[in-house]
Amino acid sequence: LLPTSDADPFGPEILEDPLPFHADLRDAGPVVHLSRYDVYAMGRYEHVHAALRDWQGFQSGAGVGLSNFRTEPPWRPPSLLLESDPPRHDAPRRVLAGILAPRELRRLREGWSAVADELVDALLAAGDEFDAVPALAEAFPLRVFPDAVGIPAEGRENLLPYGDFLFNAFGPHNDLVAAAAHRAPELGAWVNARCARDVLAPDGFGARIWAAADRGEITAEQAPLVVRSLLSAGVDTTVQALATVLHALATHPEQWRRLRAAPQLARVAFDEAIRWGSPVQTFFRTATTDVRVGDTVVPDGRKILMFLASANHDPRRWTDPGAFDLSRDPSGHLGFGFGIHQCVGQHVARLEAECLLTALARRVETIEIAGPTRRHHNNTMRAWGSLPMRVG
Ligand code: HEM
Ligand SMILES: O=C(O)c1ccc(C2CC2)cc1
Repeated sequence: LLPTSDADPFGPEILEDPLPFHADLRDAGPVVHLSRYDVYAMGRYEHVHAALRDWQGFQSGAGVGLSNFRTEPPWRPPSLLLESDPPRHDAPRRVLAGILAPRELRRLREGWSAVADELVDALLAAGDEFDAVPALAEAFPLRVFPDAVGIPAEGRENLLPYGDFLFNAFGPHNDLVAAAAHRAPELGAWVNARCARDVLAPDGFGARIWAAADRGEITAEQAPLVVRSLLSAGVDTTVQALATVLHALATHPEQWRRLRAAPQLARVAFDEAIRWGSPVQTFFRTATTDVRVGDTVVPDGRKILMFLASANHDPRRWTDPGAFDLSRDPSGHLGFGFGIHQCVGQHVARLEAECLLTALARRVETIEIAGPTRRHHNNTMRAWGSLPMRVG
């Protein structure tokens, strides 16, 4: 018998604290029918991992949000990576994986470290209390990533609202979407205009995508959409992942002391924070045939909601999943997804985190929460609105 739930995973209660719902979802079985949206939900590591791996049975090409592109027009032209299946997915993925490979990012490390050092020094010079969301989690990615892509300086304040709308739009058309829908056309036009060849700086990720089109690796029509993927996925995600790791370190002093003693733990701290906090909480897939999950058959064409955050706390896979613990090996976490769509920008995110956390670990002895924290609700992202912080 298929367990069913009328819970609203996109409602304010669960967005504020999803952990109890995740535990109920895992306990109810491999698949639960969410009657409110008539979709199938999976919360256990084994089944989320298997579905992400099985891109033939669980496709992305009908959209990775609640909206089914087979029956509804997408609000923007579908992504050639996120919202595409092989073979259409293959060449754009190969091009972006090459441009964002770790060896290609080595040239950025020195400059990004210098920016992180300057940012932390300037912050400390201004005092020992600040809101870590605007002052660090937002400031650092916005200082380094748009330049790395090569977009012009003006209008970059559109990037966060665009990302916030995009991640809300993967969910139902609830209040969160309605509140920002009026800005979507203008934000979308702004982002699209930054994907054109002639506005991109000659040595950035964007120009390298266009150079791949010149080499015939992708077409000139595909190039701007691949640049759009960077501007869509590359900002809000790292902002909220950095906020998540800063909050984790500020609330776990023994882990902070471990990082200070060994700054090379910065990368483990980041991945453990992504497992623990899962900034990207959920994504959908669409069944391409009647697919079997556990004892349930999910019919062709139906949407499956995969709770990455729940899988990252599944006690069947993780020891003491609720603990933020730098001695754990977090590899295998699903916070970057898994399989052919696994985050192609993960090395960019890790380099940003390594630069910022190392700068902080070298300059401050203690960090702690200095006031009431506030969540920022989003249909897909687990986000912080405010993290008052004191450093010593
Ligand atoms: C910590 C920050 C980040 C997190 C948590 C994150 C998370 C994810 C997840 C969960 C997916 C899989 C989506 C799916 O399976 O449907 C994904 C895919 C993707 N990410 Fe990231 N991401 C992050 C940073 C970035 C950055 C910095 C970039 C660009 C530089 C980026 C670009 C992409 C792209 C283009 C895809 C689609 C890949 C494909 O479908 O082949 N992401 N990301
Ligand atoms: O290709 C895109 O436009 C895209 C948008 C959002 C993401 C989320 C998962 C980080 C990934 C890709």
